[in-house]
Amino acid sequence: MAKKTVDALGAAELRGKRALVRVDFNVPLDESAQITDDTRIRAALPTIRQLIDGGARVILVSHLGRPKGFDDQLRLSPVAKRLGELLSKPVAKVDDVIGPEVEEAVKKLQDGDVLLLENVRFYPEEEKNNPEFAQKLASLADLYVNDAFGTAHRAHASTEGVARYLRPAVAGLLLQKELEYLGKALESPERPVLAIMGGAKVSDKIQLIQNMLTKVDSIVIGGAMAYTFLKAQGIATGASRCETSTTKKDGTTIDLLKLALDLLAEAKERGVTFLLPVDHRTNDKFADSDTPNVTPDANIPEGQMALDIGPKTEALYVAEVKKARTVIWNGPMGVFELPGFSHGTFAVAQALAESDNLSIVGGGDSASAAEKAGIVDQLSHVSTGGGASLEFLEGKILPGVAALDEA
Ligand SMILES: Nc1ncnc2c1ncn2[C@@H]1O[C@H](COP(=O)(O)OP(=O)(O)O)[C@@H](O)[C@H]1O
Ligand SMILES: O=C(OP(=O)(O)O)[C@H](O)COP(=O)(O)O
Ligand SMILES: [Mg+2]
Repeated sequence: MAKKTVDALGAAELRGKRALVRVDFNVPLDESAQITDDTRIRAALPTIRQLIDGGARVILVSHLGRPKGFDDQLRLSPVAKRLGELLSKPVAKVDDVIGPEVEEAVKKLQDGDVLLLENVRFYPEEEKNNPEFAQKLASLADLYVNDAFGTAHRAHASTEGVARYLRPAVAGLLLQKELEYLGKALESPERPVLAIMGGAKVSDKIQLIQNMLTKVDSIVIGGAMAYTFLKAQGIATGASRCETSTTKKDGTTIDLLKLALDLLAEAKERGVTFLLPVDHRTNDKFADSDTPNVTPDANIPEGQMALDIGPKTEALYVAEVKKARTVIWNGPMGVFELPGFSHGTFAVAQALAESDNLSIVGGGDSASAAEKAGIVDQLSHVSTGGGASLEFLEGKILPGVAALDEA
């Protein structure tokens, strides 16, 4: 990677200096806002420790979820607590991102102290990459470190804009490790290459498939993304979560059903195997069940919500995993957080663990699923980024990386 990293910063550049560090602490939470998986917090520890050891004053900034304004459910206080436990040292937390309270807390920092700011997405200026907001963030510190690989595909104020106003701007150790691993592993991957896609961020990730079709031999789709493809072909999706359109930043609308049909046609033309669920596990509401209904075919009955792939689909997808030499997986096959609907995700995870292929699992929730399945040690790489790893693998330049100083 041709970007400068924290390793290049010597004692003079660190001791007593305020380091603004963008991390991705967008961790999965349960209904009572408890952290269910701390993979992303643990992944940021090497950079934070290196800065502490160097005598820097560490100011951490992250988003959590997709809040619309200030939201008590999405405060970063539980993250500060967990980080303090992992570092075995207190982590101060402020309830804002910019402004007098934050400036006061920064002034109080001693060398080696750690401060966590509030959820940066409480400010709409963050996602708009507002220059004044980025400048205010920059004014808090003497140097900038980006270690948020999972958010490096977003050109937001704390990932991209801030680097325009704050130098040095360097990569953290996690960001560096992810780019190095993913870059090397997928330079000339052993074929066949399989991409497994699922999860809930349908409108974001369906737009990456077109590029993916030029790189992989097969694609299997699970999670909520599957229902967009099924509906596009006239298959009933019942009460399932099904995205049919999305609005771009410039205000234009994308018809996802049309996109789905175009993608299916292009896959056929290119000879890329494209598998969709042929059955589902369902419930009449978004809730767990000891005895999920199983549909006889791909149609989802009226009033039923598909929450996992069905047993026939599971077998098909497991077979596909066993055929592949390289597998890239982003997005759970179902709502694996609910035990009754975790079967599809865990079956695919198990197949990956048992195969001797190169296996890369990416994404905050997919990493959590791999952890829950107990297979992390049997994978080649667990990436902290889902969308970010997919965009990187497509050859896109990640804005959060582009903004950093050259080595
Ligand atoms: N059929 C489904 N309906 C609704 N949500 C789903 C479905 N299948 C998976 N999900 C949800 O998708 C979420 C993860 O999506 P996403 O953030 O895109 O993945 P990742 O974090 O791995 O990149 C999980 O919380 C899971 O519950
Ligand atoms: O969780 C994330 O991505 P992922 O779900 O694709 O792994 C990142 O924190 C980015 O979050 P965003 O997709 O709301 O910008
Ligand atoms: Mg996620």
